[in-house]
Amino acid sequence: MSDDVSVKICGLTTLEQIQAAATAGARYVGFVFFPKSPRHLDVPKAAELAGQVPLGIAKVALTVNATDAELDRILASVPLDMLQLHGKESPARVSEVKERYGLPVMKAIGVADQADLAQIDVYSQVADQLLIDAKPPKEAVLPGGNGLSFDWRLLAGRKYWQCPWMLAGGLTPDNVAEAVLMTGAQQVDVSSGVESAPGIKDAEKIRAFLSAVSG
Ligand SMILES: O=C(O)c1ccccc1NCC(=O)[C@H](O)[C@H](O)COP(=O)(O)O
Repeated sequence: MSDDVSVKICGLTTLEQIQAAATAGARYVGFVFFPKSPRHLDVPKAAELAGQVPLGIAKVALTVNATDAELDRILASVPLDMLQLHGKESPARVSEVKERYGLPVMKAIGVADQADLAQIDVYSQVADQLLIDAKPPKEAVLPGGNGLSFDWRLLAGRKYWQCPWMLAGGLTPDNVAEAVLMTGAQQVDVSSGVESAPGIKDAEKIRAFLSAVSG
């Protein structure tokens, strides 16, 4: 597989995990601001970790239906390169956040079936990037990071949208190569698939994931 595929490791919570992701070649690291998540960071901890991310790796803040006040608080302390909106933010809210903070915005789109693909077209007109993820089950506590994948055949032959996109949802060191082949994704995102327990990233799994991506 091509080593041009960029990798985002989401939900990092320690310096050791950041170092493992950086050494393995991740291009993005994600910090989760969602208190119900086992990967949640408070603002001071996120600021401390973000300050130690090596140059050249994009620092992404993941929020869920965050208000301006919440985003203001995060951005006042945490040096960030991108905002990932992982809730039910409307296209207008995506534009508003882009304008207010002057940072690129990645909008997460949950996919379960063909009907969900229409959202990709809509949001690709306003977001800087899209994260095409598995739609969470109705009873799920988390809107993402559930280790569930969707039918990648839905994306086959749809390699290009109006903005860059990442494939996410249930990716692991064992299936990421097939997922990339099937979808043509040039960027992938992983959380649960490189963990030894919910919220605990595993350096060896991170290395295996990056190695599977680069072939
Ligand atoms: O990871 C979380 O805990 C989380 C919490 C709330 C909203 C979104 C969350 N994660 C979103 C991500 O970007 C994940 O990396 C993505 O959904 C893939 O997760 P996984 O299937 O576990 O690899």
